[in-house]
Formats: sequence, C-alpha cells, structure tokens
Amino acid sequence: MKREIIKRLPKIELHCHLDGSVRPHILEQLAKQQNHPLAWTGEALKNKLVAPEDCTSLLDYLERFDVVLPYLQEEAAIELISYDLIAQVAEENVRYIEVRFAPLLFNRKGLTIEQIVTAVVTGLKRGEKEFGVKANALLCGMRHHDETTNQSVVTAVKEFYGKGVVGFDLAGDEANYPTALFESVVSIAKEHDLPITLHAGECGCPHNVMTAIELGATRIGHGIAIQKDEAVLNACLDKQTTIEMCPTSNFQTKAVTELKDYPFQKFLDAGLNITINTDNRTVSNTTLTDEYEKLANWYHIDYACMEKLNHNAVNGAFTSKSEKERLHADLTAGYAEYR
Ligand SMILES: O=c1[nH]cnc2c1ncn2[C@H]1C[C@H](O)[C@@H](CO)O1
Ligand SMILES: [Zn+2]
Repeated sequence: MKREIIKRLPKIELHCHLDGSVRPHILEQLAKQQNHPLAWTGEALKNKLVAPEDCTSLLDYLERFDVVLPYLQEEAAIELISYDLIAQVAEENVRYIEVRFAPLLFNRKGLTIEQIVTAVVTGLKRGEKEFGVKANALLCGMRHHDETTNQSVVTAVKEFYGKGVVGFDLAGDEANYPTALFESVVSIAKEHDLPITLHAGECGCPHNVMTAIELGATRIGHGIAIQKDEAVLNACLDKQTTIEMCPTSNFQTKAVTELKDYPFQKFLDAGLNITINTDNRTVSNTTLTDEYEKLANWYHIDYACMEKLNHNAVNGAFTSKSEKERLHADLTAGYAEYR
C-alpha cells in the first residue's frame, strides 16, 4: 500500500475528539485573540499537546487536554476549531466524519450547553460547505461528571438531534468509573431512541463492553478488552456492534503494549464490524492516513480490506439511509481500480 494512495482514497471516520484535534497553530491563534498567552510556542507547544512516548496510562494521556481546554471557552474559538477539523480531514479525503466533544468541558466562562453545541455545529457545517465533507456531532458525557451534568448532555442530544447532532457517548476515565455507574443516564438516551456509542473496554475490563451493549450502545469506542472474553465477543457478533478501533491511541494509553496483543486481526477474523479511527489527531499526532498505513505495515492489509473497514464505518454511522447509500457508492467508486 502506498501512502499517497491511502491518503487519496475516500475514508470515513466515526471516532474523533474535537478537543484532541486542535492544531498547534490554531491554538496559538486563539491565545493571541483571547489575549491569554501560552507558556509554550513552536515545537515546545507541540510537545505539550502530543501524548509523550512514555505515556503511562489513559489518565496520563488525558492530561494533554488541560493545555487546550482553557482556550475553548468562547463561541468563536469553538466554531473555529470545529471548522478547522473539517479542513484537516478534507486534506486526506475523509468523506464523512462524526466529531465528538464534551460540551460541559467548554462552559468555564458561562457558555450555555446550547451556545456550545451551536458553535460546534456552525463550525462543522461551515467546513462541510467549504470542503464537501459531511460532518455530524456526537455529545460526550464525562465519566468524572455527576449524573445531573451528564443528564443535561443527553437532553442536549435530544434537543439537537437531527440538527447536526447524531448521538451520545461517554468519555474519560473508564478504570475508575465503570460503565455500570451510568445506567440511568444511558437509559434516558435509550428511552428516547437516541443513537449511543460508548467508550468501553479501552483500558477497562470486558464487562464494561457487555454493560454498554446491554444499555443500548450499538457502537463501542476502542473495545480492546473484548479479546479477553469470548462471551462479550459473541455478544458483539450477535448484535453486529460496530467497534471503533484507534490503533495509535491504544498504544499510547497502554490499552496494549505489544503488537502481538493488538486485537485487529483477531477481531477481523472473528467477523466483528471493526472500523479505524484517529481518536485525537493532535494528542495522538496522527491522521487517518497514518492509521491505515500502520495497519498496512503491521498486518499487510490490502486495499480491499481498507475498503471493507470503511464500508463497516458507513454501516455503523449515525446518519440517514440515503446518506449511507451515497457514502457506500462513493467508496465503491473510489476503490474500484484497486480491487
Ligand atoms: O481515548 C479516550 N478515552 C477516553 N476519553 C477520551 C479519549 N480521548 C479523549 N477523551 C476525553 C478527553 C476529552 O476532553 C473528552 C471529550 O472529547 O474525551
Ligand atoms: Zn475516544
């Protein structure tokens, strides 16, 4: 597989965090506009934003977000980073992306959840129009936030559903806040028929994946721990759960430490609906092109496999039937000469 070809081929991304994908030069621009100087510039800033080689855990990884969050508390900034994310993905021919973020991490200066979600959707739609990349948003509850706070995120999904927001997610510290703690919050989303994808089995146990599926998640973020439990793997097969794998991130967070333990081939062979994603373009210092290139180097996947992974992503996407048909057709046409 050639990098330039991977870059050019149409791709779909289901798992990409907005606040983990702010380019350093955009952050510098925000710091200037907000008259709030950063303590670092250039390479030093990049080193602060990117998870280090010796990152020890998911919690260590999540500390990178502390640098960027203070600058994401104003509508103009939130709109700009959303637009810029679409500019980034357009460069590598992503045709459809679901962008996730936790609105209640952007309210330190008093923005309402409606203002925050509107700013993101406005930026995504501006990018969509300019670059021709379809983009929808997913709203994340945070595992360390209390129940009332997370319930208000579900309420916002309901309010903005069909207006640029397509589903609910739970992100953050899985090891200390297992999925079962969020039964009532996730159940509200389920009762309202809102699409649900949950981070589960990333750095936690397979049980979190089972709970997520039982609560109504049709997609699982990461799901690495599925490999530890045959019953959970079978449940994912039965329910045709979409698995959002994020290879670079999974090594950084120490979800796995050795390539032999990475379950890509195992999941593929088992017939799971796996998809490939960046997780956080800046924090993981990656692109979707990089992720596929890694898979090609590690597993020698061919273009047909890459096409299949992208069709899986369309099948799992929280978008309309007609949009999915259009995306499938885009993929089929794009990969035709490489099959
Ligand atoms: O890989 C992840 N696992 C759990 N939480 C994550 C991951 N990447 C980012 N987050 C958190 C940090 C962000 O502030 C939040 C919303 O995007 O989601
Ligand atoms: Zn994630």
